[in-house]
Amino acid sequence: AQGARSGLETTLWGRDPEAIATMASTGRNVRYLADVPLPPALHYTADLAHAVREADLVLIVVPSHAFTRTARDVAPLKRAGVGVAWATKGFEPGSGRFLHEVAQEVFGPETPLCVLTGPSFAREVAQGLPTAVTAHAFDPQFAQIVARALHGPTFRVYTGTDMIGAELGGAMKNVLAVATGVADGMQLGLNARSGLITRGLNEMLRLGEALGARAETLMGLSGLGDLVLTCTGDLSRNRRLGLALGQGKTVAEAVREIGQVVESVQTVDEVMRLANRHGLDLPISAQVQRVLHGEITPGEGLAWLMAREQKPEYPV
Ligand SMILES: NC(=O)C1=CN([C@@H]2O[C@H](COP(=O)(O)OP(=O)(O)OC[C@H]3O[C@@H](n4cnc5c(N)ncnc54)[C@H](OP(=O)(O)O)[C@@H]3O)[C@@H](O)[C@H]2O)C=CC1
Ligand SMILES: O=C(CO)COP(=O)(O)O
Repeated sequence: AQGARSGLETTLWGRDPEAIATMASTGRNVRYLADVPLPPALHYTADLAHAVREADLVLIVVPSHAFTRTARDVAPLKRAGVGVAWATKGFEPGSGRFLHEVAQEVFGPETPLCVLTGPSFAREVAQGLPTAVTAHAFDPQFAQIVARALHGPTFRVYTGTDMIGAELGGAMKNVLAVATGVADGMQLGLNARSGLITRGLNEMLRLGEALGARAETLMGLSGLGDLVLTCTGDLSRNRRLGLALGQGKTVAEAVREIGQVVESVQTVDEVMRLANRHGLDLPISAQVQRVLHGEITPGEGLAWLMAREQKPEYPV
């Protein structure tokens, strides 16, 4: 929809023909954002080939567990040389691969690839509220093409070439939002929230260093920016999962009530897989994993974090 708002001829594909038909007839996304009108110029289709065949640019926005399948469906349909961008946040479940690694394999080395990420609740973007995000691509020219396509008066798109950092920030902030949500759900106060955000950022930076991310990226919109938004904004589904757990609900109950993708549930396993592979101790992410797997209660996770040995904030 942001493409249509920026004046591009844009076709929206969705897997549910009924939902697509309703959007076409009402001009609204009745299921998720019923009160926000969609741009009049947007076209709709439930036929992926129809959406992709003539496209000059493809933007994939599905949950991470559906990314590989969707990319494989798109690959034979799009014209050669047409670039692919995505706003999905997370890893390929089960393998821990970055989505750009999946995309490189599925689309081949000749296809320009770009991740669009940053602090951007969909509802606020749809309402036209001011938003700043990043477009990272190994090829700076393609990052520029994606940024120009989506940039507009209320939507600033900054470019970069650090796909690892951009994707890591977007994935890890979802896990860390569960931790701050839990603390807020347990009414542990604002000090706890800030402590968790800052030590969470430290986990992001340490894993980022091991994986080859640039620290600036993680200190920018796609790292710290999205971390702060998701840890503090109640529009976040990952934060709301944490809030519900902190209030004593089960993971299954909370996810059912949220009714949309809650990326942290799968992302946490992939974050810990990467951390273990690199021999890193990420205490907050590790406790989120144990809580999400039902191995410990949020209270036990917190007690464990507070009981850790005293140490320097940064190793000297
Ligand atoms: N919402 C937000 O504020 C933001 C979300 N993101 C990221 O974008 C991604 C999508 O999030 P969001 O749009 O909110 O998630 P939703 O849960 O709303 O799902 C998005 C769309 O993907 C469709 N979908 C789900 N599973 C499949 C599948 N197996 N094959 C094809 N389509 C599928 C859904 O269809 P159906 O309705 O039929 O289930 C829905 O239309 C996530 O990775 C999220 O982290 C990034 C920035 C902001
Ligand atoms: O990524 C988001 C905002 O940038 C949306 O966060 P949630 O997936 O937690 O709702």
